[in-house]
Amino acid sequence: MLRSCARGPQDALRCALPAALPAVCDRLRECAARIPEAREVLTILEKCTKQQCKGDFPIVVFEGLDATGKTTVTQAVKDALDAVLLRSPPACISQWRTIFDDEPTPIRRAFYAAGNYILASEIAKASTQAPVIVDRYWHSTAAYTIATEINGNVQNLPPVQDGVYQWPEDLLKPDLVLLLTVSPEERARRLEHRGLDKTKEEAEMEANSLFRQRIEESYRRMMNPACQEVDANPSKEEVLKTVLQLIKKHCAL
Ligand SMILES: Nc1ncnc2c1ncn2[C@@H]1O[C@H](COP(=O)(O)OP(=O)(O)OP(=O)(O)O)[C@@H](O)[C@H]1O
Ligand SMILES: Nc1ccn([C@@H]2O[C@H](COP(=O)(O)O)[C@@H](O)[C@H]2O)c(=O)n1
Repeated sequence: MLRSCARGPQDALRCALPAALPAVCDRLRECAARIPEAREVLTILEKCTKQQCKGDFPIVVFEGLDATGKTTVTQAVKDALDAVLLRSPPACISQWRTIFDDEPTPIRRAFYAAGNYILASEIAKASTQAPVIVDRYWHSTAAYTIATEINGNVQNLPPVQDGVYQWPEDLLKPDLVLLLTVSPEERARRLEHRGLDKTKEEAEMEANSLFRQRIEESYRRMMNPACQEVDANPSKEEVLKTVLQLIKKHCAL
């Protein structure tokens, strides 16, 4: 049985976003009797969260709304730097994603948060061998949770510097987080061109530009590490050039 912890929207948000590994595990334990896959996720978490020390190679995360070009640019950066490319949620739990996507927000977000901790151990290991490129990590979990739990325009978001924008203290930190942004018109063109089924959130974004604005603004407020914004409207080649320059500037390579 999921314990209720929400009174107002800010409480609901804090309840929906587990801020550290013990809170993620508690949330999964609470629903494990009803959702056997939660127990599977816990088992994987227990095995992999012991060693989270990173290696000497840089860790670069790419964030952004759907169709901003993360898949395209992360693949190109991987090839250019001979890096390891990882994404969240990690492959070992992604087969259960549709189950958790249909659950209430606190359980759904516990799944994605757990994915970030599992991914952290993969990142730590990989960063001893090569640069690591990551397609979505904690900032996505936080930004989408905040934007879902808070309604209306961006003024309703928790204030800048609020604790919800903080990186969890027990989660491996990347060296650089790049936030890809494109204009709503360009993103609509790319979504149409790609022609895949829309996620529930994507359908909501199409209907509600405020939701999209809340996600982007939440990304912009994330701290420690903050996101560095990249204008991803130009061609694939130009975006790759900008991104490689930023990585060279901020990371030892
Ligand atoms: N710089 C660019 N200029 C024009 N088209 C682009 C550019 N980057 C990516 N695209 C195209 O836009 C579409 C979406 O790109 P991509 O799949 O890389 O985005 P994404 O951020 O990974 O999306 P998602 O989060 O939904 O997986 C693809 O068809 C891709 O070829
Ligand atoms: N670390 C993450 C990763 C993803 N999410 C949720 O998944 C949706 C996007 O996934 P894509 O496969 O389309 O990139 C996103 O809308 C988030 O709800 C997450 O919460 N945390």
